[in-house]
Amino acid sequence: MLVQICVTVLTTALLVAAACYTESPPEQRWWAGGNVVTCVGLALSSMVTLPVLIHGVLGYGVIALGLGLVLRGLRVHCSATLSWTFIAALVGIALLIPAYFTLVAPSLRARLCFSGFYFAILNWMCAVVVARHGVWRVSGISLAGFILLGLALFLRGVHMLLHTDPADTTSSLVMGLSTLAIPLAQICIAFGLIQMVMWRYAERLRRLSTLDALTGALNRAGLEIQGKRVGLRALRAARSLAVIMIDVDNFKVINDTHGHPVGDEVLRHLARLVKLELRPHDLLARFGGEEFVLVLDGVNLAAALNVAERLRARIESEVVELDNLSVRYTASMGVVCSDEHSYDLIRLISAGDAAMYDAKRAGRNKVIAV
Ligand SMILES: Nc1nc2c(ncn2[C@@H]2O[C@H](COP(=O)(O)OP(=O)(O)OP(=O)(O)O)[C@@H](O)[C@H]2O)c(=O)[nH]1
Repeated sequence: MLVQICVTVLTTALLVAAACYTESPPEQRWWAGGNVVTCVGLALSSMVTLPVLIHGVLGYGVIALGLGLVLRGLRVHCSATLSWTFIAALVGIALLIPAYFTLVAPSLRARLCFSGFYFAILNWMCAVVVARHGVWRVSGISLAGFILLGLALFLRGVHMLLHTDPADTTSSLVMGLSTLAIPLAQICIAFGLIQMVMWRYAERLRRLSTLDALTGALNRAGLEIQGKRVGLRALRAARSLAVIMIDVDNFKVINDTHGHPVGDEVLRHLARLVKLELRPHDLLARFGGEEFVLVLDGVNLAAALNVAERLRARIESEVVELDNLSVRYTASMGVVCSDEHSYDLIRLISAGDAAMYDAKRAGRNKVIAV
């Protein structure tokens, strides 16, 4: 029990420190708060010299509240929530059943069995939420921790059920193993939760550094990273790789006539239209001010020309509305394919760029393939 309390205090301190860190995400605060409360509950239930209503009833209620808060933090992490009614119900069960076995039908064995099974279930509920998070290499450690903790508590419950005198149980193998497993699981959970938050931050950073903030398309860095992957995949599978360069016509005039916010809306509008054409493996990147690159995997020149022509016509027919203002715009496009050039994305882009400038010279609002 002493080892358990020490580990709980240590992991709690870790989480509290992490949660107090400025701008820590809300889930981290719920986990920290939940662990502090669980720790208080554990301390209360181990103080057997206090009245039984405190260590045998209130202690369990406080532990359930702590686990409820941890569960809420996990749900928040997965962009969901957990109502206070549900948490109150968890606490209510943890108070009522031990109270029954204390006041109505006193039985230490029944109370210990209940605590083992009930807290096992609460930990497995946490495991289910973590499992739904989906990214196993990130959430695997905390998932294993919750499952192990639930298993240790469950076995304790089974053990209590099979032994008539709870006082005999301390020397048994099950109790010894679970005493070892519980702090181990708590360490796994604490580190696993921190890893989940770090991963979330890393994902956010990756998105910020590879996406264009205005249009949500990839930026140059994103195109470089993902373009290489798409190019290699197409080359290995001997599929054609097509590139369409798209440039808004007379964009400077739009900016000068209606202002930059309208110009920005035109760019967002164009990105939205092009995204409708994308399949899961295709890429859209903002290459420069008003220039976009569309990379199509498994598409030959004729099919890419069709896509570009469809896009050009759609852009020409659309109206961008902003602040009671209606703006029309057109775009010029250059289309190239690996069948005529190479799989090297830089070469494809530069050939596509040349074709796009040919389209500009040919009068704009045109598609030219080379
Ligand atoms: N609103 C807005 N304008 C931008 C952005 N990035 C670049 N621009 C503007 O885009 C304009 C590009 O003008 P040009 O390169 O002359 O091209 P254009 O007017 O489209 O002419 P053509 O390409 O020959 O049809 C410049 O005025 C830039 O200031 C942006 O993010 N938002």
